[in-house]
Amino acid sequence: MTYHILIADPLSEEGIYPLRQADGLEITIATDLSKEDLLERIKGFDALLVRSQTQVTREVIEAASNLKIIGRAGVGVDNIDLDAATEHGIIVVNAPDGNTNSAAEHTIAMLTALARKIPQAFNSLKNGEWDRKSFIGVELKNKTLGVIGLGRIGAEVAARAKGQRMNVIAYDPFLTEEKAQKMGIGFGTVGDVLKAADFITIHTPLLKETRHLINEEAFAKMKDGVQIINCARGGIIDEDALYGAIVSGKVAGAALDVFEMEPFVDHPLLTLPEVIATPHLGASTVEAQESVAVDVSQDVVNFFKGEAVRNPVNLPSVSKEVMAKIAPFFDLAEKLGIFLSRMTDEAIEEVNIKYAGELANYDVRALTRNTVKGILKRNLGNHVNDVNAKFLAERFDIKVNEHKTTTGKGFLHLITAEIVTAKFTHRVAGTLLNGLGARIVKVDDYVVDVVPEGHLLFIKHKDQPGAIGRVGTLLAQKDINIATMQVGRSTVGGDAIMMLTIDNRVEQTEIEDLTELEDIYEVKAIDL
Ligand SMILES: NC(=O)C1=CN([C@@H]2O[C@H](COP(=O)(O)OP(=O)(O)OC[C@H]3O[C@@H](n4cnc5c(N)ncnc54)[C@H](O)[C@@H]3O)[C@@H](O)[C@H]2O)C=CC1
Ligand SMILES: O=C(O)C(=O)COP(=O)(O)O
Repeated sequence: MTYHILIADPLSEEGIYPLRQADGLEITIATDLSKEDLLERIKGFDALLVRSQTQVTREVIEAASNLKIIGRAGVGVDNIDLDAATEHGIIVVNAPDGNTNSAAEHTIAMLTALARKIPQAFNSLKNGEWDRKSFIGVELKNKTLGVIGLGRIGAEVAARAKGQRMNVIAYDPFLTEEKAQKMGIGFGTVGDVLKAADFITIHTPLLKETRHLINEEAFAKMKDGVQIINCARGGIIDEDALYGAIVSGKVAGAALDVFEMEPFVDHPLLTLPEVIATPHLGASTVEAQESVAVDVSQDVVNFFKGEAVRNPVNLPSVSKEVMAKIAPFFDLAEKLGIFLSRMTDEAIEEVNIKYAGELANYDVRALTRNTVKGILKRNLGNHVNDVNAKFLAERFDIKVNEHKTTTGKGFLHLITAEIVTAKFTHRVAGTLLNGLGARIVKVDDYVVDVVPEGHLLFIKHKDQPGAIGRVGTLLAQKDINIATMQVGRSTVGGDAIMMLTIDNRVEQTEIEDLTELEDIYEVKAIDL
């Protein structure tokens, strides 16, 4: 099988060596595609790799009928319609660590250049002027740097600013007093930071909540003569408000690497002498480009090898340690879902998944998704996958609940999956037995011991002599060999079940014939 990869923005050739080395991947590099060209060409590709330039809109995703993975060689994924990708079961991965250092260094370069008006002075010199009066700067030492967004890049910037003998104050919803103390910085609300800072640098992602976070109202709270640096995303600062604040003298200078509309070449902000700018170069170093391209390429290779990706954006990421604990249960979790989906033809209203024993100590959301995927597969086939399982369950109004208890009910680990319809509740429980592999150990209220593999028949019947024999005889007549058989009953002469593993798949007519046998209530064929 060959997977086709489209690289639509320039990536480091050294960085894509994991793709070049992998078997079964065919790489096409086509950068600077127009929107129309991308829409036309995307159809044939299984993977799309981009940086910030290519806009991966819903329209692109809808046109991409083979697309399985989008790789963003960088951090910000605001150019990718994540909802559309999730709905279509396309995993999005990024490279969150590879350009942190470069972006932080660029921010510090911009801060210093801004304080000392280096670009303006250089321009003047190039124009044949020797002007030493117009470019009086300010020192950074003892000034306060306000950092909004103290994630990977914000924290690196804060550490470097301290090296410049600056005071740092930060706001981030995840910043605690303890952490701020450890970093030797101050912390407060956005308002506190805006009020206290001589320089303000932004390091949040562009989200609905951060769009125009720095607007007219925010400028009004700032010190007169404040200077602003934005090496995060255009759109976090309202550019019209910034223009007004500079013209009014409120803001003394701005250093911008990113803009609301890129490319950004013809904008009033660029006419202001207080503004210095670079064309989105924060991550443009040899080191960062190689690093982000390696990371994203490796995840694409992992994905097509069926291995876990390291940096999923539209799936919760799971640490290596947790993954090692839960990965052995992936297959069982999905099979419990498939099993349950065959237990009813009614609409499922609720899914409850209970983790008992050691598993309850871990983040098991990936297992829950696998069970839900197994349940939905009956009607959705390959349209459902790990990425969209939860979304599709919500779309079908199926409530999914996860429960945990560390008492193992006699097993080291036990997963019990339950579906609730308007009339019935069905449940199936499974475990992994040391050295023996997966087992289904309970179906509804009946204790069983069945390997979840191949073709199963689940039969409900009356506990009467002859019922089991009649089933065996009919299957023999149809030339269907029984590999294993388990029986269980609630009370003598009451309801009972048979669980059979058979060598071939049974046809619908054979199920109907079985159902017509005396004392047989219900027959379900389950292929795992
Ligand atoms: N100019 C360039 O070339 C580059 C730009 N970037 C941009 O920088 C951004 C930050 O990157 P990282 O530090 O790696 O991401 P990160 O995820 O490590 O940090 C972002 C931080 O922003 C915080 N945050 C979210 N909403 C906030 C709000 N309303 N107010 C304050 N803080 C908020 C988060 O809690 C998080 O700590 C990226 O999303 C990307 O847009 C990243 C790399 C290069
Ligand atoms: O990683 C990010 O978020 C960046 O903004 C870098 O963008 P780029 O890959 O250089 O287009």
